[in-house]
Amino acid sequence: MEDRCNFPVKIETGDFGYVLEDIPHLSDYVPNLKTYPNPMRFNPAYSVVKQYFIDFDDTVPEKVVVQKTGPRGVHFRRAGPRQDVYFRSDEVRACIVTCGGLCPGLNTVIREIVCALHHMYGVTRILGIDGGYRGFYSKNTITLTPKFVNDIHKRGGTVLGSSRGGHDKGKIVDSIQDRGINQVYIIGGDGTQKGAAVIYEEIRRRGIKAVVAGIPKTIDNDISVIDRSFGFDTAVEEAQRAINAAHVEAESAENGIGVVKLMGRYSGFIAMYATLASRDVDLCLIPESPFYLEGDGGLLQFVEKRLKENGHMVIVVAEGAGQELVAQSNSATAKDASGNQLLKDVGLWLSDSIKAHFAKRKHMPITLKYIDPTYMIRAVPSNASDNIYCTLLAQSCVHGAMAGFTGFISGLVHGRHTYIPFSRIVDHHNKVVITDRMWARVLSSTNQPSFLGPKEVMEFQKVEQRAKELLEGEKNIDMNISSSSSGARFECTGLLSCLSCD
Ligand SMILES: Nc1ncnc2c1ncn2[C@@H]1O[C@H](COP(=O)(O)OP(=O)(O)OP(=O)(O)O)[C@@H](O)[C@H]1O
Ligand SMILES: O=P(O)(O)OC[C@H]1O[C@](O)(CO)[C@@H](O)[C@@H]1O
Ligand SMILES: [Mg+2]
Repeated sequence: MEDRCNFPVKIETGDFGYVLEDIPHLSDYVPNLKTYPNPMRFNPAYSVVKQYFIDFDDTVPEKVVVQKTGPRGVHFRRAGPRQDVYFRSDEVRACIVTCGGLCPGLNTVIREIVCALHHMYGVTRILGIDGGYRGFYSKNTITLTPKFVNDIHKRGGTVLGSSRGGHDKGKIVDSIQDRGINQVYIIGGDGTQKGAAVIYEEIRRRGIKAVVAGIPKTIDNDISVIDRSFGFDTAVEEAQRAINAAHVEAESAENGIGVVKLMGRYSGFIAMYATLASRDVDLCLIPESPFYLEGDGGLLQFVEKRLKENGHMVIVVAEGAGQELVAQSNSATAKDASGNQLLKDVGLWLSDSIKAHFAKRKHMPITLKYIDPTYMIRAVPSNASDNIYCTLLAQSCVHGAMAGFTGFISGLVHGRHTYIPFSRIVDHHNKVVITDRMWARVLSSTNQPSFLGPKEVMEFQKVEQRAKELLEGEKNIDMNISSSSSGARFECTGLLSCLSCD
C-alpha cells in the first residue's frame, strides 16, 4: 500500500489572486484524442434546457466569505455536462467499485451512475466490481443494467459488496487493462480515494486512455473541502431514534442515564449534529474535544450535578472520543485490513466508569442504559434528501468522465457541484473545530463544560490558526489533536512543521 502519490497538480492563476486548482484531463497525456458531440444535445429531456452545458471557464470558489481587499482565492472546476465528449457511447466500458465501511446512499450512487451512463450517454457496458479493490483481481464481475439497479436505492449497504485492504496497484491496473475498461468509478472514503489516486497515476504512467473518477463516501463526514458527504444526513436522522430511546429510558428511572455511542473515528460531526438536532442531550463527547473524568471540573462531577438538577441525563459519545483515556485501562491496539487503528469501545468504558463512580456513592443509586446503534445508523437506506444528493453526485461524476477529465472526485462546494483533484482531499481529515461557533452552539445547548482552561483554549486557537494558514498555502498537513487525562496534547504529523510543535 502506498501512502502518498505524486500526480501533478494543475494550478492556473488569474487576476486579483484567482487560483484554479484544476483536475487532470486525458489530453494531458494521450495525444490526438478525438471529440464527439455530447449525445445529450439530442436528448429531448435535456436539449430544451437553456444553457444546459457548462461553460469551459465556469469555476466555483472554495471560500464564499471574502473581504473587500482579499484575493479571489482558490476555485474548483464546475461540474456538469460539456458540449463535447471524449468517448463514443459504444466505446465506453465502465466499472464501478465500492470500498471501505458502509454508508447510506451507496446503492443510490451505483444506481445513478448506471442510469446516467445509460440514459444520458447511451453507454451499455458497465461492470460492477465485487467486494472492493480486491474484487478487481480475485472475483467475478457483475453486469450492471438499469433493470438490475432499478430498486437497489431502497436497500441499505452496497449491492457490489465492499472490503478493506487488498489494494494491489499492479493487479488492479492489469485487470482494468485486460478487461478494456476505460471509465473507472470509485466510491469510498479517504483510504479509497488514496487508492484511486494511485490507480490514476499508474494508468497515466502506462499511457492508457482510461479515466478514474471518485465519489467520496464516509459516514463520518470528515472529507475536507466538500460541504458534507452523502449519507451523513440519513445517519444523523437515524441517530435521533437511539437518542430518543436513551432519553425515554433515562427519564423513566431515578437518576437515569442514557449513553449513546455514535460513529466518528477522527471527527465528531455525527455526534455534534445529532446532539444539536435532538436537544435532549446533556453531554456530547467528540474526539476533537479532550475531557477528563475525575476531580474538579471533571466529567463525573458534571454527571452528578446534572442528575441532581434534572434527575436524569443523556450522553452522546463519538467512538473516537477519549481514546487515550480508554487506552489507559486497556492498552492492546490492533489495526484493520486497511491499516486503520481499531478503536476501543469508549461507550462501554464510559458506562463502566460512571457505574463504578456511583457505586461508591451509596446515597445516589443510578440506572444506566448503554445504547450502541453505530452500525444501525449506517446500514439503513438513504433518506430523500440524500437520495437526491447521491443522484447529482453520480451524474456530475459521469459528466466529468465522459468529458475526459480524470483523477478527480465530484463534490459539493457551497451548494455547487465541482470537480476536485484527489490531492485536495486525501491529505487532510475534516475535524470539528472546537473554537468555532458550531461547537459553541453544542456547549450552549447541552450546557456542558468545555473541559478546557483558558490556556488550553489559546493553545487550540494557535494550532487551528496555524493549520489553516498552512492549508491555505496549499501544503499538506495532517494534524492530530488528541486528549489525555492531564489536558490537551497536540501533534502535527504534516510535511511542514507546525508552530505549536516547534
Ligand atoms: N494509502 C493507500 N494507498 C492505496 N490504497 C489504500 C490506501 N489507504 C487505503 N487504501 C485502500 O482503500 C480501501 C478502503 O480504505 P479504508 O478501509 O481505509 O476505508 P475508507 O475508504 O477510508 O472508508 P471509511 O474509512 O469511510 O470506511 C481499502 O481497500 C484499502 O486497501
Ligand atoms: O467496523 P468497520 O466496518 O471497519 O467500520 C468502522 C468504521 O467505519 C467508519 O464508519 C468510517 O466509515 C468509522 O466511523 C468506523 O470507525
Ligand atoms: Mg477512512
